Formats: sequence, structure tokens, C-alpha cells
Amino acid sequence: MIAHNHVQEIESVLDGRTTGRDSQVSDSWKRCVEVYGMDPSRADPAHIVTETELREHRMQAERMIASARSGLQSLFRQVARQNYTVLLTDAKGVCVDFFGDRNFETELRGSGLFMGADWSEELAGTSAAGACIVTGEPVTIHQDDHFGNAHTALSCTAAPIYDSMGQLAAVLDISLLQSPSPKSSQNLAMSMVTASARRVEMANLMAQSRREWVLRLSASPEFLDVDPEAAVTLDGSGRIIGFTRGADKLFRGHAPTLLGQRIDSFLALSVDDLPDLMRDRPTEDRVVNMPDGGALFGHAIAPQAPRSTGAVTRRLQRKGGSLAALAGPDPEMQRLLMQAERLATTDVPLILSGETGTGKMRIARALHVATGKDRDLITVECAAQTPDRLIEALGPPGPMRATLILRRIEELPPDVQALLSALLDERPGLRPVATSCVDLGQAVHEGRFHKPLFYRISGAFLSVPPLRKRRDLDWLMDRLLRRRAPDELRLSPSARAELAGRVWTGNLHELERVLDVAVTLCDGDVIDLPDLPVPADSGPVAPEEDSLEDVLEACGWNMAQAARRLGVNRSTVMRRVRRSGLALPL
Ligand SMILES: Nc1ncnc2c1ncn2[C@@H]1O[C@H](COP(=O)(O)OP(=O)(O)OP(=O)(O)O)[C@@H](O)[C@H]1O
Repeated sequence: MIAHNHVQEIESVLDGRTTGRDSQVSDSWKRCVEVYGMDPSRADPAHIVTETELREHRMQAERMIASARSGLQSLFRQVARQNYTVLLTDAKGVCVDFFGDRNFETELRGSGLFMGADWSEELAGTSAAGACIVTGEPVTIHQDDHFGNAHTALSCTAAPIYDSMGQLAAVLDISLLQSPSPKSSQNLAMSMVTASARRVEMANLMAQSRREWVLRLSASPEFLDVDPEAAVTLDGSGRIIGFTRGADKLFRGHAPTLLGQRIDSFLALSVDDLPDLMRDRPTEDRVVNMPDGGALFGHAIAPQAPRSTGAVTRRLQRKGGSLAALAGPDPEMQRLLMQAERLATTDVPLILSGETGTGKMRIARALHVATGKDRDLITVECAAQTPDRLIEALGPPGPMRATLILRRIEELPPDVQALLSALLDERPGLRPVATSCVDLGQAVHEGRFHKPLFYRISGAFLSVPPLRKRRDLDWLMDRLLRRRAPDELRLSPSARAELAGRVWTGNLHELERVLDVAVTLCDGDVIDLPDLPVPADSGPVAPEEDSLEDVLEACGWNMAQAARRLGVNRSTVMRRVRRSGLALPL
């Protein structure tokens, strides 16, 4: 008399006794009686909605069905031999997609493991899909865990699928008509169904986020690109506008809801760092630090440009990570970035030249993102190249279109220079964007650089200014500081003035290191002079080619700062200004 015992057990649970059932099961039993007024002794058959109702449910869940389809198919391929049926229900519990063995159609339909079956708890009693909808958690409802006698042969395991706004949108369920007795026999089913639900959420988020940045995260580098655990969609200012359940769990506790939160409140990174986390860099290098000292691996996917052209495209390109976001109020950088943005959408080869650490690679990557075309990105570190490695990096000749970033092209070994020229000729779909710390024209002139290669990669030349000539140093300091420290931490006026007077031979690299040290040494929320490390290059003298006017311009005509940069005292600067006939700006 299993059925009788079942009813008795439900009554015991209602009386407050424990019978060894999982709390998810006993809680659901209580709801069935106390909330829905169900009778455990009745064996209600499965409820199947009408054709018209099913069409309506499917129409409303259309997007989720499309996102989930291939996940369902691959899950079914894995479990079909063990006679599992795979169901997708909508958030109301109605089965809107189904994979099962058609040879058992009658049995499946009779048990409700079929299209159109309604597994909502208030109608079907305790079931995996029904309990999952109520609790929002994965659950196995095994045999007589089911409330109604009609389903006590089944073993069902379900996991919730959340949409990118954190709302429960569907339930993925795998069920057996007959199953081995111990509930633990379904542990593997539980892992498979939760992993599949996670992949469906990811597919759904990706499908909805084509026009935005997506950041995918994983604790292990091996799974980052193939099966990440969490993902967020970010708008141009770095605010979260979509997330998967994995991200919710990862960041939960730090904020009541993820929507609208800035990503830098959870991770030590801003939207402008996203190009550094794109796939062209080795996975191990794409580390994202968390404020609690932990770290994850990140994979950023850039917004795909819409097919339309003109103003709309440009407006979208200006979103996060784009070229325009790389400089503050510095006229030269702004002019350069505007030119880069115009050139981005062409196939013109490009050389970005400038001192080390001026941000050439950063611009090159942002330029690739702004191409707005469906091209791959290949990055080649020229210093380490051998002929074999280069051939492998560029891939076989063919129709492939890609941006080819050649970092520090001047360091390409001489025997590889001619080869690169030939490889580019065979691969017209590659658009070279080279960075260089030297004057390549001069290097050709002196016989240090292969002439045909120079002409092969020369199109437009953009010269990135050194930090000491930029007028947006304050903007850069604040921006880099925000990335390293909470909003309250700031530079004292004297620390700012001291930094403004430095020559910055290491450019942004050096500025980053200085701020790293200052943030570490600073005790309160103001970085002051004692927190600043001494300049890496102790001779505070601007290079000779910088004219007095250049130095004064960069220092905003602040004589004290200019004096520090030039390594002389203030009165000497004044004397030189008078002697050279320079007029102070009004
Ligand atoms: N606009 C920017 N805002 C904030 N950080 C930046 C910006 N541009 C560059 N950086 C940071 O400055 C550092 C140096 O940048 P990058 O590697 O692009 O310079 P580079 O000129 O290519 O250097 P090298 O010549 O040594 O290869 C990097 O850590 C980069 O993330």
C-alpha cells in the first residue's frame, strides 16, 4: 500500500513531523494542501493545455525557446540513451518545448512529459518544474516526492532559467518515466541540468546584447572562452544592464540588485579596460581582480556595429571602450582620436608611433573595435617573432578579414621583416596596424628596416604624444586613480602639482606604477607628497627636442612646473622666456 503510506506521510509532514524528505519536498507538500487546497489521495491525471493555449504560451516564450533550443538538443543527445525526456517549461509551468523518444509517446503524454503539459504547482502538485518555479532553485522530485499519486513513478530534475534582468523566465527539466530507486541516482542529472540552464542563460544574454559590451567571467582560465560561469552586459558608462544568474550569485551580497550598478563596484576594472580583455590576449593574462583579493578570468566581447551607417554608427561607436573615451581635454589627442575614428572604418594600413607607454596599443585595440566590421583581431608581438611563429599567427592565405596589430614593429628581427611583407601580399584581408617607438622612415633610411615592408604597412601615420605634452594629465590621473581605489581617495593639491611637474619618460606605464605605489602607501583618503615614489628617471629634464614653448604649453604656463621639468629654477625659466621673446598667453 505505497499509495496509502504516501498519503499518511504527507499528513505527518502537515502535522509538523519530519520524515526524512528534503525541505524542498515537504515545503511543497504543505503548499499543496494549505495554499492550493489539494487532496493527496486523489490521482489527478496530467493536465495538458489546448492547442490554442499552447500556441499562445509558445509565442510569449518565443525568444527563450530560440535561445534554449540548441542547449536542449545537446542535453537530449547526452541523456537520451538513459531514457530521459527533456522539457522546457515557461515561467507558468507549461511545457513549450520537448525532446523525448517518440516510441513512448502514449506513456509520455499520459505522464505529462509532453508538449503542453501544465506543471504549475497549484495544478499538478509537487513536481520538479512546479517547485522550481516557486522557489527559483534547482530541485529533484523523485518518485513519491511527487504530491499526487499519478506521478509517483517519475523522477524529475529541474533548474530555473533566468532572463538577463534577473526574472525567472523558464525551467529546464529532465525526467524519467521509470528510475532506479535511490534519489542519489539523479545527482548527475542535477549537474547536467544546472549546467545546461547556465548555458541557455548565457546564450539568451548574448542574443540580447549584440549592441553592448559583454563581460564573461570564469574562475578557471580553461573554461573562460568555452563555458564561462557568469556574464554581465554593460552600457557605455560601465553600468550593468543585463546579467546571468551566475553573475547574480557572484556579486550578490554586494548590492540588492545588479541592474544599474557600476562594474567597478564589483571588480577592479572599468569599461575602458574591456578591450584589454578581448580574445586576442592569452587567457591567463586576462585576470580581473575582485575587491576581496580574489581574482577571476575575464573575456570581453565588443558591441557589434549595426548594419546602418553614418551618424548612428558613429554614435554607437562612441560608446564604452571606443576611441573617444581614451583622452580628456587634450587638443592633440582629441584630434588624433578623431582621425583614428575616421580611419577605423577603412582598410587603410596604419602606423601608430610614439614613445614607450604612450598608449599606442590601447588605441590600436580601440580602433579595431571601432572598425564596426565583423573582423577578427590578430596581435603579433614583433620582438619575439620567428618565421614559423609568424606564419602560424597569420594563418593560411584565404578570404579571412582581420585587423593585424603588429606591436613594436621596429623590433621584428631582420630575417622576419621580408617574410612579413610577403605574407601580407598573400593575405589582402589583413589590415596592418603597427605600433612603433622609433621613426620608421629614418630606420629605413639608415638601412635598419626593410623598405618594402615599410611601404606595405604605411598608410596613415598617427603620432601619439608623450605624457609630458598632454594637457589632460589631471583627467588621466583621476581616471587611473578611480580604477585603483574607491571614489573617496584623491590627490592632495601638492601631490598633483608634484606629478604635474614630472617628465614621465615612461609615460602612462610610469604614471600607472606611481599611482599603484601611492595608493598602497597612502593611509587615509588623501594621497600626499610622502606617498609618492621618487621619479623613475631622476634627471627631471625634458628631452632636448621639446622646445621651451612645448614645455610651457604642457604645464599650462605654470612657471614652477616648467622649471621642475626643465631641471632649472623658476627665475631661469622667466629669463629664458624673456630672452626668447615668448609672450605669456592672455
Ligand atoms: N587612455 C588611457 N587611459 C587609461 N590608461 C591607458 C590609456 N592608454 C593607455 N593606458 C594604459 O597605459 C599603459 C600603456 O599603454 P600601451 O601598452 O597601450 O602603451 P604603448 O604605447 O603601446 O606601450 P609600448 O610602446 O611600451 O608597447 C597600459 O597599461 C594601458 O592600459
